[in-house]
Amino acid sequence: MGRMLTIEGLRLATRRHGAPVELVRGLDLSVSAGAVTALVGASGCGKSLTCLGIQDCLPSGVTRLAGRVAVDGQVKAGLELRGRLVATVMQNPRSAFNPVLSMRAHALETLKAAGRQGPDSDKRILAAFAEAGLDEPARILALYPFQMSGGMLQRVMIALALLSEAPFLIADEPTTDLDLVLQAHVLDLIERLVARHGLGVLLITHDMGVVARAARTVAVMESGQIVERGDVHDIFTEPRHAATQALVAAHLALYPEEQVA
Ligand SMILES: Nc1ncnc2c1ncn2[C@@H]1O[C@H](COP(=O)(O)OP(=O)(O)OP(=O)(O)O)[C@@H](O)[C@H]1O
Repeated sequence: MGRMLTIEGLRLATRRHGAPVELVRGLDLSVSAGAVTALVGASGCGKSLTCLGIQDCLPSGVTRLAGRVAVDGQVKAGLELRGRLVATVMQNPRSAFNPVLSMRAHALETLKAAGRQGPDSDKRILAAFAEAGLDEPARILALYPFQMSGGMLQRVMIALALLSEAPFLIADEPTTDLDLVLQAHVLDLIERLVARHGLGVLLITHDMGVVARAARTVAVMESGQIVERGDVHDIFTEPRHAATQALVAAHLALYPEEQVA
């Protein structure tokens, strides 16, 4: 059986006006190797917090009340997961880079954090950058974040994920800030990496077009809970929960030609 990332009973909360408010309310989810699992839902339903909660790097003011994250059945702490078992690609790549570090320095840090630094580091960095579709990787390694476009930075994030050799990738709205052509490139790239390296991807999005294009299974979230899950085809053809029906209807209203038979 392939590798599996499992999240069980994740509960995240904050305090408002002195009273506790649960933002993620007992979420169970699994991500299989070699496939893309989409976590979808309207803005504010808790997708990003779930992604941060899995890795135990929550923003201040939000705490984890309960929940376990396991890889292949073994419970893991955030520190063991981050960068070693789970790599991340985020919506706004610019905010993920240190403005005073070159791409090479970022890549070396990634290797160090993953415990994979060695005499062949530079060779591996060049290979990962090339695989992420960055032309002239040797030139790009010398660049700083401000010298690069959002699309290039997104590819570097994916290259860094590859370098870490983490078996799982959490991609939080990886295409939202990109134009349509770059969106397609990034989704193509993720699909290739899933096929070639057997990555297990948790793709967080509110865009059902991205879901239809990239995901095998889908979990639909509303108000901090998963309200429906299923195969991507079933989600589009027979959505059962009102939240799923609303997401599918909104998508088909925009793209009626994508009506699934
Ligand atoms: N640091 C924080 N402190 C308190 N509440 C927060 C914090 N971050 C997020 N929230 C609240 O948690 C809820 C879920 O937020 P989250 O960012 O996970 O939503 P989302 O589904 O990812 O939305 P979007 O698609 O807009 O990114 C929202 O009600 C949000 O206001």
